[in-house]
Amino acid sequence: MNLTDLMATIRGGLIVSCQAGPEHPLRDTSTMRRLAEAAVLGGATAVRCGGVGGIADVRAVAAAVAVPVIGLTKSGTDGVFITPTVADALRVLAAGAAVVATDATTRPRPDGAELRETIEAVHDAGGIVMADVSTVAEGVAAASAGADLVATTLSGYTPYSPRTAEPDLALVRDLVAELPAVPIIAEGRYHRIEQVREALEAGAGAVVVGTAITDPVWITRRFADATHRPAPVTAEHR
Ligand SMILES: CC(=O)N[C@H](C=O)[C@@H](O)[C@H](O)[C@H](O)COP(=O)(O)O
Repeated sequence: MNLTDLMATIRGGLIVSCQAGPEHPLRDTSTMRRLAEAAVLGGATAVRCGGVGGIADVRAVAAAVAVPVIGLTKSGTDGVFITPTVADALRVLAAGAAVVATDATTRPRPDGAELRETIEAVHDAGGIVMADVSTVAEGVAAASAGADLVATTLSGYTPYSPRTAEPDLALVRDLVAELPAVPIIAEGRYHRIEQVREALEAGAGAVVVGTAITDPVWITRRFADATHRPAPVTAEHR
């Protein structure tokens, strides 16, 4: 699939991220595959998957859904952890993803490769690159390194980007202004329908929603916290 065909499929639509952290009760490849199938029935134009479930999740989801798959691996939680190496990126592609999501911050990558080399390796293997960034400068650098899509995924998840409860709509707006020719994907803490609309109005090419759709622990906690018996405080599961 090329970028033009991908954008014809996803532009203006919803992408659902189907991932669960290592301790999550839903952490299981066939469960992620079923979540992805459910998301597609509900209107997801693409699915983002893999994460700690890695290649097995990408392979299972890609075999099950007819929409494009954005695949990633996750290695730890520090530094560059989303599809951090060229080898990871190529494995994600080989598992059936049309798009490889990778950390596109300027931090050192564990295999010593430059972002540009990672992007070129994916392109040479026929894949599309979604650059996960946390700042405008990172988005601009990723686009000039050849990234096909730039996503706001890492805003709030690098030490230098403040984490707010709300999604970073300002980053969407700024990236759209700086990179008019590059599809900007809004991702990270989109919890409400109005926020999805706002991102599209701000010029996002598509919006990724994960937790608010696919994490019943988070969804339940939200309801429980509105009662007289709020949920106990626990670590994040995603
Ligand atoms: C920072 C990081 O590791 N983000 C990950 C990227 O794939 C996922 O854990 C998120 O769930 C995904 O970005 C969707 O965001 P949200 O679940 O907030 O809708």
